[in-house]
This record gives sequence, C-alpha cells and structure tokens, in this order.
Amino acid sequence: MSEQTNAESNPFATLKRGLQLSPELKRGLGFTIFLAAVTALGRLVVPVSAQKVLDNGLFAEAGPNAAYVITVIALGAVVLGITTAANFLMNRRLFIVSETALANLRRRTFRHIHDLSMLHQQSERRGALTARVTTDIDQVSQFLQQGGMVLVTSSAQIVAATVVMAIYSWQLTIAVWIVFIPVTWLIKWLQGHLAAAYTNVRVSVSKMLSAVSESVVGAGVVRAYGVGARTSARLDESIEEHRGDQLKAIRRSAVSFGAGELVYFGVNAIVVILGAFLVADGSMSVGELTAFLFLVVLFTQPVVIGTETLNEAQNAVSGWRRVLDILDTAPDVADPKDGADLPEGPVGVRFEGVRFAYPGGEEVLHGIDVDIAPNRKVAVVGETGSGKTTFAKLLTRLMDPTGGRVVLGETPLTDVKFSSLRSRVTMVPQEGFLFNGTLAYNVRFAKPELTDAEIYVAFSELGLTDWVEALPNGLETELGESGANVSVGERQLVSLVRAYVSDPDLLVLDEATSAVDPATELRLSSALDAVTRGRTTVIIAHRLSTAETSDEVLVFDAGNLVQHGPHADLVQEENSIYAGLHNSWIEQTRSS
Ligand SMILES: Nc1ncnc2c1ncn2[C@@H]1O[C@H](COP(=O)(O)OP(=O)(O)OP(=O)(O)O)[C@@H](O)[C@H]1O
Repeated sequence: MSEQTNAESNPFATLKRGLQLSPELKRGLGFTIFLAAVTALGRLVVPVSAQKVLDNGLFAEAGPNAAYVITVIALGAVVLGITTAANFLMNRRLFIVSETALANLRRRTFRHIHDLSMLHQQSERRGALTARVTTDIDQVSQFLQQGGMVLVTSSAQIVAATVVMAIYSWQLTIAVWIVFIPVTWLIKWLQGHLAAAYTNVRVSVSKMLSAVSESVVGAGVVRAYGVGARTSARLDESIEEHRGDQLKAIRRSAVSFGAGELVYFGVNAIVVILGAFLVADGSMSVGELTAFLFLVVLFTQPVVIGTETLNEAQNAVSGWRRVLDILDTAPDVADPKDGADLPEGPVGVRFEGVRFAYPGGEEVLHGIDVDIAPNRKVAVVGETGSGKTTFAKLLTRLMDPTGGRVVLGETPLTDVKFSSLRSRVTMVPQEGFLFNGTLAYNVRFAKPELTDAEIYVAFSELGLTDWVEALPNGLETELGESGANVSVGERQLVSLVRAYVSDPDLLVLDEATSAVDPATELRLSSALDAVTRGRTTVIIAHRLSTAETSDEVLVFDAGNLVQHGPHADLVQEENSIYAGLHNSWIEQTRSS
C-alpha cells in the first residue's frame, strides 16, 4: 500500500513499480542502452570525417592527399553502416520487449478488473476501467517505443556533440550553450502552451460531436417540440467554439515552429560569424568550423525533440500510474487459498445474521437469518429498495457481508473456491448481457463445447422450439449489439437457456420487470418452470404469479426479512406486508 502512495506522488516511484510489475521491460535493457549509445556516438562520424577530410586531406600542409581522403570516407561509411544497424536493432528490441510487456500488462489489468468486486466496478465508471486497459496502456507503449530511447539517445548525443565541439573550439561551444539554455526553457514553455491549446481543441471537438450526434439522433424529438432553432443555435455555438480553439492552436503552433526555426538559424549565424573570426586569427581551421556547423545540428535536434518527448513522458507516467492504481487495489472479494469445492447436487443456503452496507452508505440489510433447503424454489419479494438484489448479490458472492456469514451446503461461502462457485452457482440478472453474435454463440458462452444439436435439445426441453424456429436464421440468427435485434423478454429467454445449459446447483434469478408481450410472458414462465426443476432456485420475483408457484416466499421490507413461508400461508396473515403486496397486485392485474 505504501508503494501505491509513493507511486502517486513521485514519477520515479511509478516507474519503479511499473518495472516491478512488468519485469519483461528490464530484459536485455543494458544491451539496448548500449545500442542507443552506439547510435548517438555513430552520428558524430559525419562531422569528424568532414573535418579530417578538409584539414588533413584536401587542405593538408603538404598538398591534397587523395589516399587519406578515400580512407577516411571508407572508414566513415563503415561506421555509418554500424550505426544504422545498431539503430535498427535497438528499435526492434524496443518494439518487441515493450509490446510483449504491455500485452501482459493489459491481460493482467483486465483480469484484475474482473477480480475486483461488483462494488468497485460500480464505483469506478466502466468506461474509465476500459480506458485503463486501452488508452492508458497505449500512452505508455507510445512513450516506450518512441520517446524512451529518444531521451537516452538525445542526452548521449547532446553530451557527445558538446565534447567534440569543445575540442574544436571551447569559445564557440560556450556561445552555443549561452544561447541554448534560455532557448530550451522558451521552447518548453511554448510547447506547454501548445499542448494546452490542443487539449482545448480535443474538448471542443467532443462537445461539437456530441451536439451534432444529439441533434441527428434526437431529430424526431427536436421536430416534435419545434425546437429546431434552439438546437441549431447550440450547434452553431459549438462549431464556432471549435473554430476559435483550432485557430488559437494553429497560431501557437506557428509561433512555436517559427521560434524554433529562428533560434536554429540564429545559432548557425552566430557560429558562422564568430567562427569566421576564429578561423581568420588561426585559432580554428576551416575543417573544424565545418564540423562545428554539423555538430550544432546534432546538438539542437535533440533539444527540440527532447522537450517534446518530456511532455509525452509526463502523459505516459500518469497513464502508467492509473494502471498501477488499479493493479494495486486489492480485490475485496478474494478467491480463498486452499478453498473447498461445493459438494455435488442441489445445495442448501443459510444466512446467519447477515448485515450489509454499501461503501460509505447506511446499512441496507440488518441481520438476515434464513435457511433454504436444497432443491427448493424460493421467491424473494418486497418493495423497491427493500434489499432483494443486495440479498442475491451476497448469495452469489458478488460481494461479502459486512456482518454475519453466508453458508452454502455446510461450507462458508468465503471458503468456496471461485472455480467451484462460478460453475455451480449461476446468477441471471434482469438484463442478462448478450454478446454481439448469433443465438448459438450466446448460449454456448456458458459451455463452449455444446454442439448445435445439444443446444436444440436445451431449447426443446424448455419448450422453446417454436420460438427458435420462428427466428429468421434459427440458431444462427444474429442478436446484434447487446441483443438489440430481439425484445427484452426474448433477451431474458436467451439468458435462461444460457443458465440452463450451464446446469448450476444453485440458480439465482432476477425476474425482468419490463412489460413483456403475452406470448413471450407465457414462454418465459414455462421455461422458468423447466429451468428450476432439480436445483435450488432463488428468484427475485417482480410478478406475484411467480411467488404463487414457488415452494416458499421470502418477504423483505426496509432491509429486514419480515415474512417467510409458502404463499398460501403468508397471504392469510392479515395486515402483513405480503398480504398488502398481494392485494395491490390483484387490483393492478384486474385493472389492466
Ligand atoms: N451500488 C449501491 N451503492 C449504494 N447503495 C446501493 C447500491 N445498490 C443498492 N443500494 C441501496 O441499497 C438498498 C437496497 O437496494 P436493493 O437494490 O437491494 O433493493 P431491491 O429490493 O433489489 O430494489 P429493486 O426492486 O428496485 O431492485 C437501497 O436503499 C438502495 O438505494
């Protein structure tokens, strides 16, 4: 935990922790840095060879020396070849190592997000969690592949160029540095401004896009309420805002680019003028001045690129930090070490004084004691907010109680291995998530080895053959994104079949509340009957007809279990919550 706090405050701690979690990045790092140094030093060969060729070859005291010139050029070519090879090898190693490490980091983060309980997933927005695995890691990857080594080669290049420049002329070197120190700050300042301007552009682009898409998607509503003028004024405003931000960014970019150019030519001019004097009074040769001009390029280039890369590095470190924060959050529902498997067959459930409060909230379950025998079909009913869903989540260990315990069979739920729990206990939520794929793909999700014939059998056992056959392509019908091509009731049918083929010993089901057409309603209730046979079933019942056909009913009220027994008995208890619920249901059914 202390490491996490460090990582929050200090970029080096983030890098250290990041390297700890992705040890692949350190593999062969020494050799890669060596290659980077070779690349940086190799670039000096051009200025140095130019100086040698000019001073000792073409303008040698004893007259031009062709053999010397050829030898220097040939040696220079060999060194350049080695430099290019080292550069290629360095980039290749960087790409391979960073992609492997980051793919593993993505996998680990993704798994960890799954291990974090429902609670955490709700408190962090889902989109933000997805961003951890995608864009945040991309930022790190971009930096490692493009920026990281640029920083190493740039620093090496600046140092090496300075040393060689000083050998040729310390006076010119001091002049270059005097100009460059303030210029570096100026460039960094300009780039900071530029980055801020582009952040504004990104914000105004997304505002504009959302205004455009809202007015397109909601065109019907806009027309129905006759608010076209207001909508288009809003659109105009966002387009105008975007134009303004874009212009500001372009202006800053032009200033920044112009300043860079100006400095570059300015430094060159200073070097040429001062250099001419030094050559004239004999303290510098023509070759040395020529080499110096080359070296100034090698010196200025990394300063400009380096400051850009520093901005990238800041983004990468904060991206990395966000990923590490996720990885360093301990799952509050953990797979027990040496956990037990659930015994075979339908399983009983016992709640012993179970209490629960959502993080930072008031207690919502106040000591629930209940015993559900194996093989029973139990309906859970109660007003909205009475605690039914919370009860179901505790039953399937999507979260752990804040007091008391839940026991499955004879094993406390916290001692049951995740693998056993997830294969033997299934929860069907109200809006069972359907994946973008065919009907068969969605059913097979629970059991990939199922053949089409077996899936057909499952549909027929649940009395749904006619429904599948009426679909345009039977089992191969595409359900669309989140099942958009079928109705809400039909989505729950698919979720039921998916739960049925996974053959759990305890099935927890949250009945759909949305209105369902009568034909689907009939299918759902007969499928539900078939699904519940031969296993313990707990149904959060929103229709009292489900409670009527259950073996027993649990009635929740304001976080307490207030009644428990068969429907026929509970309905007799005068002035009870259940009798009240039942009466209002009967009235509602009659009036509709
Ligand atoms: N994620 C959450 N964070 C904080 N409080 C929550 C959360 N989920 C539910 N609650 C609160 O817990 C209480 C019980 O909610 P729960 O969802 O268990 O009720 P419910 O009986 O299932 O209601 P419904 O029939 O509307 O689904 C409510 O007061 C609710 O506001």
